[in-house]
Amino acid sequence: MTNGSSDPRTARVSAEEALALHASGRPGKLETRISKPLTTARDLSLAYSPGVAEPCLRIHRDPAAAYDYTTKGNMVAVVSNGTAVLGLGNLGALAGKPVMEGKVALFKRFADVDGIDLCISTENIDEFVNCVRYLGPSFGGINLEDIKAPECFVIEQRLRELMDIPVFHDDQHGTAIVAAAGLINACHLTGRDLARTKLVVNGAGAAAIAGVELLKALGMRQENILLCDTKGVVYQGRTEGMNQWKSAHAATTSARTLAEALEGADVFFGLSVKGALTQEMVRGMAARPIIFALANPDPEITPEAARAASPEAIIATGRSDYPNQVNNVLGFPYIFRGALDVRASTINERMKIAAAQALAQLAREDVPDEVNAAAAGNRLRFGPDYIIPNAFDPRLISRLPPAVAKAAMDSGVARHPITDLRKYARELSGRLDPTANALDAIMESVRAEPRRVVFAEGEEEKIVRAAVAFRNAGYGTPVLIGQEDRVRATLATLGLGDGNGIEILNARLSQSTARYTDFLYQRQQRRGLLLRDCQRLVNQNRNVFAACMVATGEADAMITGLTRATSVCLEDIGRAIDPAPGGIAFGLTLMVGIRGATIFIADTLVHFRPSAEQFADIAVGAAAAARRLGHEPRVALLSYSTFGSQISAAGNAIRDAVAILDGRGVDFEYDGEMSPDVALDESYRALYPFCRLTGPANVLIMPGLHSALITSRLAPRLGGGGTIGPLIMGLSHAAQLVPMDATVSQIVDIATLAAHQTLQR
Ligand SMILES: NC(=O)C1=CN([C@@H]2O[C@H](COP(=O)(O)OP(=O)(O)OC[C@H]3O[C@@H](n4cnc5c(N)ncnc54)[C@H](OP(=O)(O)O)[C@@H]3O)[C@@H](O)[C@H]2O)C=CC1
Ligand SMILES: CC(=O)C(=O)O
Ligand SMILES: [Mg+2]
Repeated sequence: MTNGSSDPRTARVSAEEALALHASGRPGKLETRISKPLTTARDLSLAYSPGVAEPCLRIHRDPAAAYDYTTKGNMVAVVSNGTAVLGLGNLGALAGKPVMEGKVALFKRFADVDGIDLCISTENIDEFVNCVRYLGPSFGGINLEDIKAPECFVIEQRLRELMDIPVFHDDQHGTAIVAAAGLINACHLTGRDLARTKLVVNGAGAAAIAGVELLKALGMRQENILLCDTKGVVYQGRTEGMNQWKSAHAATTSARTLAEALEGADVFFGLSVKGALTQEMVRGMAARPIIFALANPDPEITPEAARAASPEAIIATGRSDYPNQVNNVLGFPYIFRGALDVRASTINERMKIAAAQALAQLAREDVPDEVNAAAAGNRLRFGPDYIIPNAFDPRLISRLPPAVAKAAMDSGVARHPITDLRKYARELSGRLDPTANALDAIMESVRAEPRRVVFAEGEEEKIVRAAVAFRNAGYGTPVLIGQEDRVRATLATLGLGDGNGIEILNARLSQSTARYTDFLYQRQQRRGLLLRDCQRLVNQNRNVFAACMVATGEADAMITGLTRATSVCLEDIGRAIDPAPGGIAFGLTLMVGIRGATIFIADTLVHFRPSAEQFADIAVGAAAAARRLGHEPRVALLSYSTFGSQISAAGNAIRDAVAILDGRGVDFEYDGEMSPDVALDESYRALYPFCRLTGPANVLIMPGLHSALITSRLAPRLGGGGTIGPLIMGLSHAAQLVPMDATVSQIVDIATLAAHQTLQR
């Protein structure tokens, strides 16, 4: 979490931002979606009474049919009693709920596994076990989470015996798998043989014990391993604070403290608490030590301190804001994906080892561009700062589940084997919407080349908060247009510090007004404006002032729109900024999360009724934008008419646009004119076998501004996912609008997208 420092690595999110995110909109991070139509009486009869009786009877006759007729096969329960919430200790079931909701969200985001969090308010093992076991029929798997040792070992063991679905304590095995993968690679890089590597494990709880067990299974030797807990080294004969799981790893040694244990050790493997490792201890370790400080949210030692004590060390933490994030998010979504897809009865040792090896192998391979783009500009190559794949690596979904599924089949626990694993891997890649990864890559590439972004409405509270978040995230320098005393008062009232790293510019007092006025007058003198009109605009209109800053190269990008109508903002921006030479300015709205996909809609901003040439230009621009976001464009030029079924002037312009695209020989799929049914629905498209779209369209070019705007605003209101934009495309300088009801996070996102546009030039 944050300390308010300006180092973007340590100050990426503040406590205020985290709380605001969780409280915004519908509180929490989850909601339920219905996957079948429930519109008509017939729908109700099919999905509910009387229709629902049929699957009930089928399942009664054959319990395995539950996988065919219910959510069971894709549904995991994330279950906790909150006795070891991250490294924060026993916070209780309710206080652990944000973590459990987070894990459910990660299951969905990274592996399309559905889930629910179950926070069970008991520390009694029998009560906990009974609660989970009797809920079993609803789920395809149980992910136990943040339950402290040693109870977690008993709970997991008992549930594994009682239930016929995978029961997997993620803090134990997920962490062990991911950490083992990282350690295999760190040892490889430092020329160490696992069998001779000296390991000191700090922490003797859930994660640590499972980690030691897996590392032993992978070839590490008992005599080379020392385990420490709050009482120091776990040695043969120790009685204080012991249990049978610690005893199994007790060493014959004279070392009694962590510092003594670490003398000459190769690896520090921390799964304990913040600050447990000192620089002095690091200095006592072997040359090129391996330091895994995996406690969350704060590691046993900060990477900066570890590096200062041992410049050659390979360092990993559980956090996403340092290189080498060893976190179980790299494991559990994919391990369950593979286990669910073969209906595994359990997750066994072979499946765990397969996952660890697949993960280690992936880190050694060439890193694709989209992953590199997400790495803040550092080209990732297998090495000390890249021993484990990035959490946003899109290859994880097609690599880990097949490895786990194969191991399940090979070890005889798969009840629904997959015959074609290559086909399975291809299908897995298609389960995720690439937009999310692409957006992450965009954000990270801006962090690598931070920009100066002007926030025209600099006195607005939301804008001030967004500017602080933008700076904290390392995206660049925000420039707030407004009166300095007002902005500072807002900063003070909101407790956001002194505005260090944020520029405040009062347009009236700026040294640049004369220059901007000249610039504007040169452009506008033959468009009806007098010099004094230009003076007034620069002095009084913050949008125009901001646009002049960007147009004259004194800032990289601008955003506005929170307090002014779109048409007004577009006019203001257009006074100083033109479309890019040979291009067309248009609006692009991304509709995200619609059945797991993204649909791009254009033109949602500029042209009321485009000409045929303009339709063609918009199609080219929108297709290019879709491709940059990781989507292979399939462009449909929409109309109420399909392939000449109804003749009208508007329809003709669209038909002509298709002919223009034919003439240009563009490198993407397109066709039209067509209705949305044909664009999006395979059965309709089958009526037109000559249609050139090979799948449902993902870029929809609308016949006019009205239909584009109505569609993009209607769909999210009716529950059809979220939207990003409209984004202004095709300008010679970057300017973006935020919606009037934008949240602080949305403003930061749009500002970052604006900054990113300047990287593409
Ligand atoms: N990076 C990742 O992906 C993951 C990280 N973790 C982190 O690992 C840590 C442990 O989690 P978990 O195993 O679930 O928790 P547990 O409660 O099961 O275990 C905690 C262990 O840490 C030991 N410990 C506490 N303080 C110290 C100390 N100062 N020195 C040495 N040992 C200490 C405890 O010792 P004693 O037995 O004496 O009480 C106990 O053995 C947490 O910080 C958690 O966030 C966990 C899972 C995944
Ligand atoms: C990551 C995780 O599961 C933990 O820190 O507990
Ligand atoms: Mg955990």
